[in-house]
Amino acid sequence: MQRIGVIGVGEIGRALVEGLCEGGGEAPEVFLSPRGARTAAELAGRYASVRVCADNQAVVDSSQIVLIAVRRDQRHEALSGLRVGGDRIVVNVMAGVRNETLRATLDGDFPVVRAIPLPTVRERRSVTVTCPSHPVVDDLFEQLGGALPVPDEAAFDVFSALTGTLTAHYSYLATLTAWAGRQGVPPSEAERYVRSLFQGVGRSLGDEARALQQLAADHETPGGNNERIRTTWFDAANADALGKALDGLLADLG
Ligand SMILES: NC(=O)C1=CN([C@@H]2O[C@H](COP(=O)(O)OP(=O)(O)OC[C@H]3O[C@@H](n4cnc5c(N)ncnc54)[C@H](OP(=O)(O)O)[C@@H]3O)[C@@H](O)[C@H]2O)C=CC1
Repeated sequence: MQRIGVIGVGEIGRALVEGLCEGGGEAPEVFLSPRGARTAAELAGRYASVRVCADNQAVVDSSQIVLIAVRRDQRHEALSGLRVGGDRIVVNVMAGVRNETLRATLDGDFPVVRAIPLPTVRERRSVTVTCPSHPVVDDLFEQLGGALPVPDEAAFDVFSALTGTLTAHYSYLATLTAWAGRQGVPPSEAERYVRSLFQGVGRSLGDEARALQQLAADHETPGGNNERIRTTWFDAANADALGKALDGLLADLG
């Protein structure tokens, strides 16, 4: 049975535990840090294989894989002075913290793997980028929807930048809904319709046999409405502005 520790039982820590414990197979043993006490107690109450440790050192001592899921600015308080044996694997899910930076905060010589789990690990539907590849860690994320190992942190940063585009997507949908509202459509109807349209997009994306450009072409009639909006609004200048925003983000991540 796997033994997995989680230091930082907040939003993403909880999603990871839920995904691991509800997979259908044998649930791993999970050791939680005491902070985030309410969530930790709730998870320990819900799953027989989850327990809350007395302190963060006890999490490390009990686990083969230790997931570090505190916020970046909480890491010194959470981690300074913790001793980590060479037979442990540390998984760094903190945004903006390089593996070497994390290693310097902890005491020991052990493998560190950086990862970007998304909240959909809860349903085992997140493809998680990892760096560097480690068979044990990649296998863990395979259980949660898939692992996508990348060779270095420069490549990792590119994927991190992509995760920064999610809320713009929701805002785009909200903007469409607001526009329909200004045309006199009741907001609830506009929102219902926009959600339905884009849930269809989500389902199409599951069809990995078709490339993204092909999906776009398949949804577009030559000279039709979709082509008109794509070429008049999402034109070269707009695509370039998006590329520049991502360039800026990537430069700041590096
Ligand atoms: N949310 C997301 O979708 C994703 C988040 N991440 C990364 O994961 C990390 C956590 O994010 P998120 O879950 O959103 O943040 P939260 O604030 O929800 O969770 C942080 C948790 O860390 C706990 N904590 C604080 N100090 C300590 C300590 N000294 N020892 C142990 N635990 C401590 C907090 O406990 P308390 O409540 O008691 O303060 C809280 O439960 C961040 O670094 C973020 O970049 C990565 C991928 C996705």
